[in-house]
Amino acid sequence: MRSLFPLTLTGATIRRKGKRLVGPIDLTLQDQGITIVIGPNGAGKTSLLRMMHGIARLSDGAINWGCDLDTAHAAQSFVFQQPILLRRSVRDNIAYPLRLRGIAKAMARAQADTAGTRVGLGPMLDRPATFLSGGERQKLAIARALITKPALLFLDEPCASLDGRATREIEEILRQAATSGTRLIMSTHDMGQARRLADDVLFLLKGHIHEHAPTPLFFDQPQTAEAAAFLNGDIVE
Ligand SMILES: Nc1ncnc2c1ncn2[C@@H]1O[C@H](COP(=O)(O)OP(=O)(O)OP(=O)(O)O)[C@@H](O)[C@H]1O
Repeated sequence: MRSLFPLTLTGATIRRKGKRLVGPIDLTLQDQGITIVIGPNGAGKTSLLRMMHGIARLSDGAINWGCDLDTAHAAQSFVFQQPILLRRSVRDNIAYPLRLRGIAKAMARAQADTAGTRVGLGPMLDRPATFLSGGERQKLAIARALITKPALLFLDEPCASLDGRATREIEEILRQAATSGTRLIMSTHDMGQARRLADDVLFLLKGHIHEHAPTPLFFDQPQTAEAAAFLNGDIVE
């Protein structure tokens, strides 16, 4: 299969009811590593991820992949900030994307058991998914997103409101996914997490990419006063 990458955004913009949510964005991403998207509330992080994933309609510009669009969409998954759980067991929630792809129930469940166990949900596979804690729900969502072995995984603040332990566990799962070859593009408000995980950082401000730099450079030598202020914890608008 041809690689999804480079992913190229050219003047990509979303507007709704006369308001510009994000863009115009000009950006090229290659096939390696973890890109972390940061920025103040309302900067356009979620909109950017949804736009790249193709679930938010473009108002202007273009998004191009290294392969055709259908192949690109089939090879990517998205983990939402509030995962949507089906009223089924943890196992059947994780198996769901495989069932959608026509995989037989027994085979899908067996793969779900492996995927669930890998993220630490082994003892909970038979439980109703709605019984899970916030951290466990996110692990379920990540296992479900990874079960199709996507080339690219988007995550929108997957650790928002989780405690330190759950966050660390999820970071480890994400690191392993990246090591196994899944490209990650993820938003976070947690600068510690951005430092720990990112290969490169996209700093969004008012719908624009204000800075895009390799992680050490971004944190040690931010190139703009706004990025420096944001890292300093100041209010940036
Ligand atoms: N469907 C919509 N219609 C109109 N405005 C929207 C819509 N979705 C988002 N917005 C607005 O677009 C802007 C960007 O929102 P977005 O959720 O992308 O930002 P964000 O950086 O992810 O914010 P946060 O950190 O608060 O999650 C915000 O001002 C938001 O209110």
